[in-house]
Amino acid sequence: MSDQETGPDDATPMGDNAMMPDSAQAPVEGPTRAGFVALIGEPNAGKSTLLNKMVGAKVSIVTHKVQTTRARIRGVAMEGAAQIVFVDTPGLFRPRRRLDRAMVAAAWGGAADADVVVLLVEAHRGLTDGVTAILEALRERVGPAQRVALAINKIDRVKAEVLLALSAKLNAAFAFEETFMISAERGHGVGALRAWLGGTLPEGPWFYPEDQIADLPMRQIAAEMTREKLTLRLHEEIPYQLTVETEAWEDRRDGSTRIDQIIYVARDGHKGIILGHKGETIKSVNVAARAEMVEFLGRPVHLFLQVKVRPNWLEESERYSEMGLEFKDGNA
Ligand SMILES: Nc1nc2c(ncn2[C@@H]2O[C@H](COP(=O)(O)OP(=O)(O)OP(=O)(O)O)[C@@H](O)[C@H]2O)c(=O)[nH]1
Repeated sequence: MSDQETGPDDATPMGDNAMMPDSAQAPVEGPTRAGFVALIGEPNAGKSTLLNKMVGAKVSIVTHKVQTTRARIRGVAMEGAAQIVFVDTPGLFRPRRRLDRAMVAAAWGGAADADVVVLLVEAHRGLTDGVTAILEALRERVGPAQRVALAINKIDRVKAEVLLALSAKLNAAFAFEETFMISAERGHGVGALRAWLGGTLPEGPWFYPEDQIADLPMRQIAAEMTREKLTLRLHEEIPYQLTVETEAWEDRRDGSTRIDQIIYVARDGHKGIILGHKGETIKSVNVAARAEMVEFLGRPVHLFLQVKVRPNWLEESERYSEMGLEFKDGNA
């Protein structure tokens, strides 16, 4: 293997789950639906983990930039013909010895305007004081048009009997419309919750054009960032003869993201140019592209770049579909 690699020092091997979920799209059928969903729960309940599972690779550009009048958007998921917009509930229900009602009122924020509120409860912790306080606030604040569902998370940590008893207890304390048993981390039950959310949102036009949401998988955006940095540093003809692909993506538990990309070049000579003297060119591309990814994703990024020579990459259909282009035989 003569491929060169650059990256940070902590080049740990990738786990089995390093690949991102498939970015294939479900066909759109029936009336369009759209709405806001607030995930609430005590700290550590698994809100971020669940959000990442449901939104997957398709973090929209708009989610990064737009502040809505309602609440900050954390992510957008497409479920068939439904557009699910997840809103932030900053600082909601931090545990306090004595619940400060005014504080909760001020923090209710996104949840107040959400079409659906999903309460996450940790299976092994059950009906804690914190959850009791949240239920009390829900009783007082949920509007007549709002739907409230329960998601018992971390089911991998408890036995089935415990789950059933907890579900009964929570449903006795609040009239949840639906109850889901999930493991946000492992993905169990997440599809069912997402499908229910999609089906329960009000009918209406999407808030964001489809091409801003579904057609911009993060892998592609990240590849485009690296390609842009290469273009800025290379002689004019080379950028047209290279392509960048994101080969692997791993959102790590420590909150960082590892991104592996391959730069395909058509000629051996170009490889040396991209690497530069002692690898300086590719290192500076790495630094610049990574900085942009960090800003975009809002989390630390470990970027690994490899250069590979593929004389025929321009003719390879696979490369075209990776770029989101259609490849027509004899038309390359
Ligand atoms: N065993 C298990 N752990 C999980 C599951 N879902 C989330 N976790 C873990 O629970 C911890 C908290 O998850 P987060 O998604 O950060 O929780 P959060 O509700 O966003 O937390 P805050 O940001 O503090 O409000 C992390 O260590 C997760 O890995 C699950 O289904 N099973």
